[in-house]
Amino acid sequence: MITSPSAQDTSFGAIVVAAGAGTRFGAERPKALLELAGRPLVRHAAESMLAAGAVRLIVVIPDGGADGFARALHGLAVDALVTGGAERTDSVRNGLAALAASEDRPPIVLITDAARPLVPLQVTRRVVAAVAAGAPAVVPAVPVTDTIRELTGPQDDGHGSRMLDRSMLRAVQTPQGFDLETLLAAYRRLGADVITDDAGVCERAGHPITLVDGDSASFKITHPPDLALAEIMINNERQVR
Ligand SMILES: Nc1ccn([C@@H]2O[C@H](COP(=O)(O)OP(=O)(O)OP(=O)(O)O)[C@@H](O)[C@H]2O)c(=O)n1
Ligand SMILES: C[C@](O)(CO)[C@H](O)COP(=O)(O)O
Repeated sequence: MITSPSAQDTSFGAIVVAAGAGTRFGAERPKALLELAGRPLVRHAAESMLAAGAVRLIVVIPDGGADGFARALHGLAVDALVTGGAERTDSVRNGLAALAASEDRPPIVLITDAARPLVPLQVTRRVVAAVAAGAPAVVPAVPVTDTIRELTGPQDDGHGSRMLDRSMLRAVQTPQGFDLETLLAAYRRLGADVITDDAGVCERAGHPITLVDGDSASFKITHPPDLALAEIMINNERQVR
């Protein structure tokens, strides 16, 4: 039987997934090692999890990347560097195995992208609080600002798409929070299928997904202009402090 953590139990472990190739960005080194305000993206993400109070921290890195990532994370309380896999789900699975094997494993796990370096502390706190209150799977999300069309058939016949009701759409961010045992079981059920986020893995296993407010600052560094924007944001923040 799966039990949810008690409302008082907010002890959580965190997994930072940083093993992606960064193909869309097109960098010559792993995207998670690119610098933002003088610090690698993966370090920003790891620091944000520690600042929020993570009691365990696992970082999932590309095969062969141990030296570079150890340097990038130097001095931080990282419990393990784990090699990732071809898909994000493979990387999360490896991170979960390391967390599950750790001593006194925490009841809650947060999974966050190294590619989201500017997650505000309040977002992480909202996610942890919702899981601690009993939600098995919690996702920060924001309203979408573009009008979205869904492809329904071949685009060249002029009838291959339809407009969606934007007021009902949300863009999903990380960190996503889970009851650890629930997520472990959901990943065991997933098999070799690939799903783009961990909430999707839980949903596939039949669990409800709870949305909390995300933040526009938590955007993902996917293409080069995203990194330029993050640099501007972090500099502006320094000027107002
Ligand atoms: N096999 C993978 C794929 C992705 N990720 C991580 O998942 C997060 C979200 O993925 P994304 O930003 O899209 O990164 P990439 O997969 O590296 O980008 P691309 O799809 O352009 O190659 C990133 O922090 C990335 O490092 C991972 O750990 N392992
Ligand atoms: C997990 C995620 O960041 C939520 O928006 C997203 O699904 C990652 O997808 P990607 O294709 O790896 O960018």
